[in-house]
This record gives sequence, structure tokens and C-alpha cells, in this order.
Amino acid sequence: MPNGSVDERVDKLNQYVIQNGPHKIYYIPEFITKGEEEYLKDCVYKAPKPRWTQLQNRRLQNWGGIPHTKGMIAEELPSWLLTTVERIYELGVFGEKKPNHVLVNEYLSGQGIMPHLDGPLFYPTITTVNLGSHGVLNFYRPMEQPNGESGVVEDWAERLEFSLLLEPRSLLILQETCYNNFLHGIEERSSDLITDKILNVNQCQELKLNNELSRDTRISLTIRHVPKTTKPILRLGRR
Ligand SMILES: O=C(O)CCC(=O)C(=O)O
Ligand SMILES: [Fe+2]
Repeated sequence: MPNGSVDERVDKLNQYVIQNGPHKIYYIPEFITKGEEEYLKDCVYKAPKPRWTQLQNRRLQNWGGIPHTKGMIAEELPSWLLTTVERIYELGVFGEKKPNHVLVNEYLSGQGIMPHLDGPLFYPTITTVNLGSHGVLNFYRPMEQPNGESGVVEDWAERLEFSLLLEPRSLLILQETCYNNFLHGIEERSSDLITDKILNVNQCQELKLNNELSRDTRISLTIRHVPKTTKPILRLGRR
């Protein structure tokens, strides 16, 4: 059992809140050790080949089931993910809920993910463990401007509001406005320039403005809670 109430546990995370960003972003450097990082990467690559879904610009593995509007047919998480998932549960950012879904994304250098919202299938908290290379997650203003003006800006660069640098072994937690309003995405590039758009530069190791970081393969574990689940239909007996 975790120590303390959910509120007490969430309060302990205050030191990790990104103060100059919209609510709510927590960034925890070195959340896991190098040993844990290697172990998790090994397990990702040991998964049977059919576990991978190849998309145009990345590949992924779903663990815990496939989220669906009608409910996710829940599967047990594999044992290699349990320690990490339990540690995240204990932080209290899902309230009393337990994370029950892990999406593994693999990005080769030059790959990315289109700006999107994670949407209503999940409890509105995203937690991401980063393995391998760094990543830069961009946040974009939604299509409709809050002041109701015409405001449809097609150009993503125009809508870019801020970015976060995700170092290997760090944990990122997104909630509230950052879950519900800003779209997030990763550009298809082979290197990233450190600019003043990156809000957590001061929380990152030895970085200077205008540094250029070249990308290698990055794996992210996006750990979330899917509230609506169903049990697998057991077909017993003769049909
Ligand atoms: O790889 C990441 O950090 C982002 C992944 C993501 O946004 C998603 O799968 O919904
Ligand atoms: Fe996402």
C-alpha cells in the first residue's frame, strides 16, 4: 500500500511542476535508473513480433488491451511492466485508479507523431517514461481560439505554443489544460534545436540555448488508465 493519502502523495510532486507552463506539467528527471532503462528496453525488444503494430512513421505495442469506445477488453499487464506501473500508481496522479494500459512507441531518428489529443478514452492524466534517445514534445494551440475569433490557423508552426525536452529515464506527467486543450506531437526530424520554447531547460542536464541534439532511437512508455473495461468473453462448453 502507498504511504499517505492521494493528496499528500501528489503534494510531494510539487517540486517537479513546470512553473512557467500551463497546468499541469510535472517533469521528473532520472525517474528510473540506467539499469531499469536497459531492462525495459530489452523487454520491449524481446516481445513477440506480432505485438508490434507498424505505422507510417513509428511502431507501437499495446499492453493491457486496445482502448475502445465500447470498452477495452482488459488483459493483464506483463510482469516486466509491473514495477514501473506500480511506482507511477503510488505517485497519486491517477487518484485511486490504477494505470491499466501501457502504449509503447518506438521512434527512429527522423520519426514522430502528428499533433493530437489523447481524448476521452482515458482518465485525463498522461504519464510517459522515456527510454533511449531524448525527445522533444511540442504543444499546439487548439483550432478554435478561446476568444472565439475566426482563428483557424492551418500551419502547425504558427500554433506551436511551447515544447518540453524529454530526457532518457525521465517521467513526464500531463493533466488538465495540457491534457484537454493543447495538442501534443513530435516533429519528424533527426535533430532538435534547444530554443526558448523549451520550458524545462533548467530542469535538464547541461543544456544551453542553441545546442543541437541529434536523435537516436527513442522508446516511450505511455502509461494511462482506461476507465471503461470489459472482461474477455469466455466461450465455454460446446457451441
Ligand atoms: O511518445 C510520446 O512521448 C508521445 C506518445 C503519444 O502522444 C501517444 O501515444 O498518444
Ligand atoms: Fe498522445
